[in-house]
Amino acid sequence: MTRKTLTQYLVEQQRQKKAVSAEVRLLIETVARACKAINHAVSKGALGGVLGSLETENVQGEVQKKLDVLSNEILLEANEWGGHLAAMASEEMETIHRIPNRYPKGEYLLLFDPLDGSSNIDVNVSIGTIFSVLHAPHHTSGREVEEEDFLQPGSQQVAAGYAVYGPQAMLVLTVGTGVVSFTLDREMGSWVLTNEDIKIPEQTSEFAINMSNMRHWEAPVKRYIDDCLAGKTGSLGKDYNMRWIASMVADVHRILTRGGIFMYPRDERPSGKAGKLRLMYEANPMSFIVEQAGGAAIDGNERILDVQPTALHQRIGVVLGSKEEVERVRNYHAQA
Ligand SMILES: O=P(O)(O)OC[C@H]1O[C@](O)(COP(=O)(O)O)[C@@H](O)[C@@H]1O
Ligand SMILES: [Mg+2]
Ligand SMILES: [Mg+2]
Repeated sequence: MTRKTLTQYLVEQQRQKKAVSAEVRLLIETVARACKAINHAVSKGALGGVLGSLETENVQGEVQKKLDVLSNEILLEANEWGGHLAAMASEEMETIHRIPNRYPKGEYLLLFDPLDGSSNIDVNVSIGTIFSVLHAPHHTSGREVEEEDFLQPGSQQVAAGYAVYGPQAMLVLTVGTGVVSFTLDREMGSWVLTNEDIKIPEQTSEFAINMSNMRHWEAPVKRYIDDCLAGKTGSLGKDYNMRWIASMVADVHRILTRGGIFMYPRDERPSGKAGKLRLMYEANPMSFIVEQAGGAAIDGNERILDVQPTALHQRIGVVLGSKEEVERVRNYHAQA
């Protein structure tokens, strides 16, 4: 079997398909290298002293785990000198991180959730890193990059991907020409292409949602899950299975592998937060990947990739996965 590495795949996308620039290729390679380093730290666990929490909270008011902070530092450091970046934004940082001496020249913006699935770190369940690449709109104007430059709808993404640190470390990527995945060859230290064209089955009978939030859900979500639970005897006429890993990367990875619907809906909690997941670091990159794999992603009513962000750390309801099922949830919202 001929093995294609990430670099070979990206060179092909650059030269033959003109899907990425040389700069984006280098940027993705740098992020992928950082993911290898994060995977290394994750796999050491207690032996590397990386488990447990810190006393700090991030901008979202969540207690930071040691690995949240370490992964953030690995990504910042790797990208500080490589690539053509103007600035980075992270779930773990209050404001943007400009690349010293690079702005206003840098052409791209990088956003990431350095460690997704934080509650699973200490229990040895799959976790991951999610990233998104945007053009830097300030680039041609010669001014300094600002936070507002990041506030672009997800449809503007140049590339998006995630790494999942599980029994195998995998990197899933889209540059807008479909979705591919790479498996980390730990001996060689390279990401090897293992799926060239990921497609999400249009139909499914598997849903993923945190049922403990049921009392807060909006009526259309409640109706949909009730229908799934009714199984063969209900209006959907088939039995459904349920999975909830509580790491978005791992849940989405399962959906890319065998289909399904993933929901972290906005709800009616008094906190007034529009869901739990973050638009810029989680919802947008995952929606880009899911759509490129033939699936769909909405916030309940609207296509997530069309949402105009208003804040860097904005939250949003997320319903994504197999097209027919996402469409059903959209219809339930429309009928409500
Ligand atoms: O613990 P809950 O409420 O089920 O939430 C799980 C969700 O929270 C997240 O862990 C949020 O991501 P972070 O770990 O990056 O904060 C998602 O990966 C996951 O889908
Ligand atoms: Mg996350
Ligand atoms: Mg995180």
